[in-house]
Amino acid sequence: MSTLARIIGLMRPLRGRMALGLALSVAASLANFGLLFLSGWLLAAAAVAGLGGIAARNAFNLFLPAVGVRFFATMRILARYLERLVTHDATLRLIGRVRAWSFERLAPQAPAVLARQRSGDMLFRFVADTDRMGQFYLEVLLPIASAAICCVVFVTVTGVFSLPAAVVLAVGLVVCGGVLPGVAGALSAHGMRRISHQQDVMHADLTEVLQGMGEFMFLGAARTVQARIADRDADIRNERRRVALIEGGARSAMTVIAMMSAAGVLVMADMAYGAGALSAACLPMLALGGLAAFDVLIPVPAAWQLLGQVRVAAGRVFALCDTPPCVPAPARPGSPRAPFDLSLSGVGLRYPGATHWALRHADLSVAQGAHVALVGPSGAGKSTLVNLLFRFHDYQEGQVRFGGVDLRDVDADVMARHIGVVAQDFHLFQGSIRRNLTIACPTATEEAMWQALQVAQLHAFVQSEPAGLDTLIGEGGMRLSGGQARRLAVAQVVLRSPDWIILDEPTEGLDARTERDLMDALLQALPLRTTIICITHNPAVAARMGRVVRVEGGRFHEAGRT
Ligand SMILES: Nc1ncnc2c1ncn2[C@@H]1O[C@H](COP(=O)(O)OP(=O)(O)OP(=O)(O)O)[C@@H](O)[C@H]1O
Repeated sequence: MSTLARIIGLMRPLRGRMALGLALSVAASLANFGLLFLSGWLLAAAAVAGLGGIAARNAFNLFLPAVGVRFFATMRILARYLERLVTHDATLRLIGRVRAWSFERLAPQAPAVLARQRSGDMLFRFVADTDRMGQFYLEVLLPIASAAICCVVFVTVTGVFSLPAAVVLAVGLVVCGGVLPGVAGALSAHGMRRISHQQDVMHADLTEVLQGMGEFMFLGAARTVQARIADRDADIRNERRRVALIEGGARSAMTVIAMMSAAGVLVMADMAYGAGALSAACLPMLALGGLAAFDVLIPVPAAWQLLGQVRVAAGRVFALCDTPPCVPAPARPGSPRAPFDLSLSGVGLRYPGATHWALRHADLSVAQGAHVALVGPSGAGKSTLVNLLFRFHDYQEGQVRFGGVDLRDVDADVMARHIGVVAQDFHLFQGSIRRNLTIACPTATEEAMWQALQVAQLHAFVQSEPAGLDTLIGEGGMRLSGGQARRLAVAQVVLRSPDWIILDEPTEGLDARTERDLMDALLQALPLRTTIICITHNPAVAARMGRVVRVEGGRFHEAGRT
């Protein structure tokens, strides 16, 4: 299916509103045309009647055309106002629909597929590209469709009075609405593509700079990055200037052609008047109507230009959303049942594109309620167990069962309900401590939050802050120390109270006393049913667990019970 057909498919539920918006837009443009057309006739007819003496003046019916002029004037304002309301509402709904649709498709890809994308690039695609797709209706489809309908009406109405005038008008409208925007679009297509590409890269660079500002400074790379961004910016400005020149040229040419067409219509009408086929009052009417007809073409060149951008934006969003997730959804989803025991037998997992196995011939059994320390050298495969359980990556060999069900039959979000993780690279959300705890457990009471903070050994710090739970922690927990941030992540998982808790280096960055207090509190406070898996390089922490499993070369080896 083509890119545009897919956008139109997404618009289907909004077709009623969109059709109403188009009808109002056409009504407003027709009212504008009608107003000038009738005004032209009225002025000229009144002048002719005035010159024709008292009898002609008395016979002239001013009332009916004056009502018509008022009708078109009021209709123009009302239709334009309602059109704005309806079309903007439809556009916002379309943007919302495109975002919800893409998010639905991106979520199952996280994090395995998304990890291959640059985060700034992703953010830009998700915000700007979906925005641009939403503009397809308002700024591309609506002006082009409205102009096409109105032009047919204008030419037909003109043709009723003079066929040659209608032909001149039709030629002018086709040149201004089709040929000129087409030529301008073709000339600026390369520049637009370049601007789009440079903008993508610049946004990705900027996001990277903002996220890693400190690191760029430490590495002494800030100036190089700054110069690179400035170069791209200059390149974008130059291309924009070129595109603006082409666009400006097309607009000027359109104005000239509109004038020439109106003059041509007048000449044709004058010839018809000379032949006695038209009254004198019709001459200004047709000329003014001809000029008004070109008003509907004003947004058309920009619409053609935007069409190219929408195609590129939608192509990128669809390409991202169409990437198949690393782990396919189960054909017949199953639900793990208590006891939530885990068993791995002969498991082999190799990451996409990797040459070596992260886990191979791996066997492990963990009963619900066990406390297990996973120890082993860096790169041995400890965190891979978490990726496997959360269905971030699929295993190619062996079998994994959780709660009596094959892991391949369990949805990732079902596993997330049973297992809570404090990962090595955990993420805290911008806002307050309360917000971060509420995201982890939306139904948590304030009392439960304080209990969780107490288990995580963070309550004293939060109590000492004047705003308490409402203390702001900055983006990614920037205003907390490394140890405090990790303890807040621990409090989040404690608050959720899942059946399994996996803690990756939970005591990293803590002094010996806080480390001991945290482990004491965790082991005492968590219910007996809670399995604790503690990934650690710290022998003191490993010694607190009931069982130690050593991970080496992608295999699990029983290292003893403590
Ligand atoms: N997303 C990935 N893509 C490709 N290879 C990966 C990926 N994640 C991990 N690996 C590789 O898999 C192996 C196991 O990694 P894993 O993260 O499980 O080690 P770990 O034991 O948790 O190490 P550490 O103690 O340093 O956290 C390593 O060789 C690593 O390079």
